[in-house]
Amino acid sequence: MTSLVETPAALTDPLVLAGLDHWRTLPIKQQPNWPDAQAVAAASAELATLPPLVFAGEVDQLRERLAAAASGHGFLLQGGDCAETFADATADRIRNRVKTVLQMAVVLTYGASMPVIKVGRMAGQFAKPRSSDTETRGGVTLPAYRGDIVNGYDFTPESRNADPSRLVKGYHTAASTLNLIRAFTQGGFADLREVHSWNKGFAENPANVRYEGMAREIDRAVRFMEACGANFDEIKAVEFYASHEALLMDYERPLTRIDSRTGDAYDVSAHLLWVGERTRDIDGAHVDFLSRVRNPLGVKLGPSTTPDDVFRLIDRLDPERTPGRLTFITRMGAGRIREALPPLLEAVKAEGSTPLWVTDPMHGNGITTPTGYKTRRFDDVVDEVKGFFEAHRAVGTHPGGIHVELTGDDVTECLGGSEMIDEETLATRYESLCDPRLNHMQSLELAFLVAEELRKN
Ligand SMILES: O=C[C@H](O)[C@H](O)COP(=O)(O)O
Ligand SMILES: C=C(OP(=O)(O)O)C(=O)O
Ligand SMILES: [Mn+2]
Repeated sequence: MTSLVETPAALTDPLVLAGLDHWRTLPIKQQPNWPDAQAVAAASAELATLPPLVFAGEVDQLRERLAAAASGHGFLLQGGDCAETFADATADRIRNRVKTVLQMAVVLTYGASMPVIKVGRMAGQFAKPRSSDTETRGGVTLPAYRGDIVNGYDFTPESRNADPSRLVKGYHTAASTLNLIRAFTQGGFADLREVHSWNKGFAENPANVRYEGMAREIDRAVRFMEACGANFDEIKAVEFYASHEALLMDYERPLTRIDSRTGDAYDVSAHLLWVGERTRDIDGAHVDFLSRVRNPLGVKLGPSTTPDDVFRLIDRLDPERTPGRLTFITRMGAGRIREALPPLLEAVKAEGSTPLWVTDPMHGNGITTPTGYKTRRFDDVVDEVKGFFEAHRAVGTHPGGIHVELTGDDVTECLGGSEMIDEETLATRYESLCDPRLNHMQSLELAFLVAEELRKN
C-alpha cells in the first residue's frame, strides 16, 4: 500500500541531506546573469542525469598522490589553457597539450628524480571569472565573455548573452576531451619508450634540442633496464588527471554525486577542483560547496593573503587535516612572492598542517601592452618560480608543484623566452580568449628551469 502523504524529494535526497545546496543561501560571486531561469533549471536537470566524467576511486587515488607530494615525495605539474574553448577541443590541439605536459613531466622526473603528478587544466576549464562584468569596444558595452560554457566570445549582443544550452555542450566537450586524454595516456602513446615521439611535430627550437638530448639518455637507460630484464610493458600507461576552477555552480552542483562505496559526495566533473582568488571568501558559496565534496581541492592565494586567511581556509576545507586534501596555489607576482610567501609558509608550518604548496607564476604577472594585448613576461614567470623555491628553502618546506597556463601550440602570447617574442610579434599568433599562455617551447624551457631548482633541494 502506498502512503497517502508523499515525502518531499528534498527530505530524502542524500545530496540535499549532505548540505550540498546550502551554498544557495550564501553570497555568491562571478555567476552569469542567465536570462532564462527555466532553461538553466532544465539544463542543470539534464546534467544531473548524465554519467559522471570521473570515478570516485580515481579521485581518491589522486588524493593519495598529492598526499605523498605534500610530504616531500612528489611534485605536481598542473597545466593547460586559461580558458578551454569548444572549437579547440580537436584531436590535434588536445594531443599537443598532452604531449607538452608529458614532455615537461619527463624533464622534471628525469632531471630531479622526483615522481610527477600530471594534472591538466583540461576537460572542463570552460568558465572564467572576470575583473569586469562588461566589456566596451568602440562605445558599445556588452556583457564580458565568461568562458564558452556561458557565452560566446564574438562581440555581438546575441553571442554575449548567457546561454544555458552551453552547460550541456560543456559537459559533452569535457567528455570527449577526457576520452581522448584517456586514450592517449592509457593506450601506449604515453609509454616512456615513446619519449622521442612526443617531440615530433613541434618546430625545432633550442628547448626541443635540449629535450632530444635528454630523450636519448632516457632511451639508453630504458634499453639498459630492458636488457637487465625490467618489464616496461607494466608502465605503458600514465596517470593523467583532469582539473578546473569550480566556478559555475549550475555545472558543478548537478555533477555532484554520492559515491556508492562510501556514501560521500564527489564532484565528478573533474578529479581536482580549485577555488579562484576572486571566489574564495570564507563565508561565500564556493567555499561552502567545496567543503562538502571529497575531491582534492586547490585554493588560489594572492599577495594580500594573511596567515589568518589561510588558517580559516584550512579549518573550513580540511577540518580533519586529510593528507592530500588541500593544495594552496600561490599567485603572488614576481615582485611580491619573496616577501608575501614566507610568512604564510612559516605560520602553517608552526601550526602543523601540511598542505601541498604550488606556485602559479602566471596570474600575478599580467600586463597589458599599449596595443591592448594581455601578456606576461617569461622572465617574470621564471622570477616568480625562483622566488617560490627560495621561499621554501628559507622556511624548510617542500616546493610541491607548478600550475601554469600553457598550450602545445606555437602561439605568441607571452613575451620573451629563447624565441624572444616581442610586443610586435604578439600579434602574429595570439589565440587565447582570456589570459596569455606559455607556448610549447616556453613550457619546455620552464620545465628545465624547475628541474634545476628541484635538483638544488
Ligand atoms: O584566468 C583568470 C581570470 O579569469 C582572468 O585573469 C581575468 O581576466 P580579466 O582581468 O581580463 O577579466
Ligand atoms: C582565474 C584564475 O586564476 P586566479 O583565481 O588565480 O585569478 C585562473 O587560474 O584561471
Ligand atoms: Mn587565467
